[in-house]
Amino acid sequence: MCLGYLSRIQCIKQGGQRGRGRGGGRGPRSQVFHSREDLFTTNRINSKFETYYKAQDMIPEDEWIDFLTTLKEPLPTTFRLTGSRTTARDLNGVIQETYIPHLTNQTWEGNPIPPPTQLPWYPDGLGWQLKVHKQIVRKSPEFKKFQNFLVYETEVGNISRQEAVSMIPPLVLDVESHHAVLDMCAAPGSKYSLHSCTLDGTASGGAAFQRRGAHRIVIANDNDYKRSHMLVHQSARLPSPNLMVTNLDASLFPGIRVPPSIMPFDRILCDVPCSGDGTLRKNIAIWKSWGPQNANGLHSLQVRILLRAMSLLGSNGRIVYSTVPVLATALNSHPGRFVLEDVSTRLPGLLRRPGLKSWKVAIDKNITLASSWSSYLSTLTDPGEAKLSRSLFPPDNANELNLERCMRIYPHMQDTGGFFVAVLVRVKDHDVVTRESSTSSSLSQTARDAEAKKLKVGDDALEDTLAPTPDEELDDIVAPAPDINLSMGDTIVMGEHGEEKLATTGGVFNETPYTYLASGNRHAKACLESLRVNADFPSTLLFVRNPDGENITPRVIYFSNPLVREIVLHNDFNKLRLINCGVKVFTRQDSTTSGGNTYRFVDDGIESVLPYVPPESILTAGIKELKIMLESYYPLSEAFDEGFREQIKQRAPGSYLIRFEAGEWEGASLRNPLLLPFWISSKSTSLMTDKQTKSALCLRLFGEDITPFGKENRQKKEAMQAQVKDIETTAVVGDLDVAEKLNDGEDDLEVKVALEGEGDISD
Ligand SMILES: C[S@@+](CC[C@H](N)C(=O)[O-])C[C@H]1O[C@@H](n2cnc3c(N)ncnc32)[C@H](O)[C@@H]1O
Repeated sequence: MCLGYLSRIQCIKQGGQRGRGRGGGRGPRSQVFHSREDLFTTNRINSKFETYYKAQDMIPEDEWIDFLTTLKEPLPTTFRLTGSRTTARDLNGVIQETYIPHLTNQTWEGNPIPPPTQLPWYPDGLGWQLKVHKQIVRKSPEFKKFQNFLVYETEVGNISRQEAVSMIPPLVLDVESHHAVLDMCAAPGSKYSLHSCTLDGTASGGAAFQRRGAHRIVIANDNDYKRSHMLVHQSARLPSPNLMVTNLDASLFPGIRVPPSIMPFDRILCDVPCSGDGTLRKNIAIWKSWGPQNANGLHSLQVRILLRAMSLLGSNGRIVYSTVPVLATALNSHPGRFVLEDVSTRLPGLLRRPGLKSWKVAIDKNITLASSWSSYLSTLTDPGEAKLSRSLFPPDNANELNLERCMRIYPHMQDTGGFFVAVLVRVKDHDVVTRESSTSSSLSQTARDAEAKKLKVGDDALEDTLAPTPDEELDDIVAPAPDINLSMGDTIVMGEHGEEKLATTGGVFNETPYTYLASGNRHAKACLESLRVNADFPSTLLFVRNPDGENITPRVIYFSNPLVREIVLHNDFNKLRLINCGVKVFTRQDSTTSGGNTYRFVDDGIESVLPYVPPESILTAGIKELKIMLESYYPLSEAFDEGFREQIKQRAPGSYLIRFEAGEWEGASLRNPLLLPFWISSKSTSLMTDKQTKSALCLRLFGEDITPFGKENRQKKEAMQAQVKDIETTAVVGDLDVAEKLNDGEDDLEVKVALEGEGDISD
């Protein structure tokens, strides 16, 4: 994405003085530079970058110093509460009532430490920012405690660390609970978690889900195989029967067959790969490597991804996208079919500027700038030699495209990264007013020839957008995407008559198959009967990950919604490069005391099976029992009070669910009921959820990790700290700061359990 950054020359002239500027520069920065020298002794300098952005005239003169200074400062930590709405509100309450009072009026070496604050524009106050340096967080006991809480809640999917501006696209995508959503470039998945929350809401389970959830779906796609597995990890934090993860080139995303037709999407997010200019505060390496060719090189791919999104979108559907030149090209390629929505009043409290109607393109490595295609061509002796795409430049009809309806956000405006957001709405089919693209038709044949020569194989879609678009062809352009199933490495090329065809095949895809179980399948039957699940459970929505649902006894049984099932059954999962879908609901339990139970309930799938679980399979308990179950892996029945012991006694050994009712006990408070899988053995019991979930629960309820694992960890840390003290008092090992080293080791531990997404909460 292109921003408008301050020139270094300008900064030197003004002696590094920081102006507050019109952007507002809200609140104290994470770090303040005191002198001009400070700015240039950092490695955050790139004169070409500054020359380029200075020439764009995007930032008012009196804001430039503030702007450049902000760019060179680290970003504040920002996070949002995810999970279901109830969980998010609960956690917000915990932050506000349990943590904030202890984080207010704190000082470090005599200076006040600002407490976390809510992002003023984030709905329901669920977005937060923390402007405290990592070193202080480590050393202040109260902040350290808060950080631990964040790390554990992040690991279980209730908190997502995300740059503030990255939270915007899903908020303006307006996903509703019945929508089919495609996130085209989704990894590592920080935004995708937001759509999935919206889809799941609080009532995704069972019969209600059967009625209302049949057509909801989120497909998270990324063409990078490793990164697509990050999406699987993310989806494990927010398990849902409506999710699918694919690993395709978004510009070639195939039409998905759902008989009798191809499925149109209601919402598409195009968070395309970009030069990363907006992430300079986070990715220091960009300062060194920045060059205009980075953005220009990605242009063709960005255009193709957006065009693909436009053809996959249903009537009245919505695309959220970034990057200006791409947008103008795409709008012109579908005249009258898409409009830019005015988002100037969305997210009140968010400072933003309207989109630009003109910009300059760097036409060589020396940052020679051209403000139009014709001025670029005039620099060439032969227009046929043009290497840049026409569509990088502002189109002649830029004034007609309402580009001012987009939003630009600069880092100094509210201490964030830089961002650009555009919302494209596909006009309802009957409202379409067609007109010929003035840009396209105004291209001279020479220019078009030059463009065609420059485009390589694979850029054909872009070439297509540059051609005039006669009205009769419009339907083809926005008709449902051609149903071409692709493999990794496949490339689409245009045939002689403009038809799409596969150029190559290749790429290995080694995922195990998805096999839906037939009605009456013996494994499904045995599993459901042993768990006393009601007979009306929709067992044909169960699937296994092996090629044979009947002869191989599955270790794990998964569940999806009907739409996911339709997609899997009617599309080749290999060609769709389907990495993951649905949710685990039952796993095999080989226990001698299971009382005939061959399977057990799984935490991830509780919401999906709950409506079919009879009341006698659900025990009820309170915080007191929960504490006992967290303190020990296998508490004996005797550890509980009479009432709960009786509930255990009445049941045969095996798998159950347990509902912890909301309430208070000895200062701990459970704000909403909590449902977890539970196991009864002949003498002992066990809460069947993972270590991270238990630790996060402990911190939320009791302020410390009281699990055996947590206790072990604490003892290890204490031993480490004692070791540090010993070393500090007895020896200095060369230049090595041993204490710091050990602290880093401790952070590594946290990093392991923290988010891989945009960084970890301990950054
Ligand atoms: C800006 S990041 C997306 C960040 C993501 N939306 C999030 O919020 O976490 C761009 C992503 O696009 C992916 N990508 C690059 N080229 C792609 C292509 N042709 N098709 C699909 N994804 C692509 C990259 O692997 C990268 O993960």
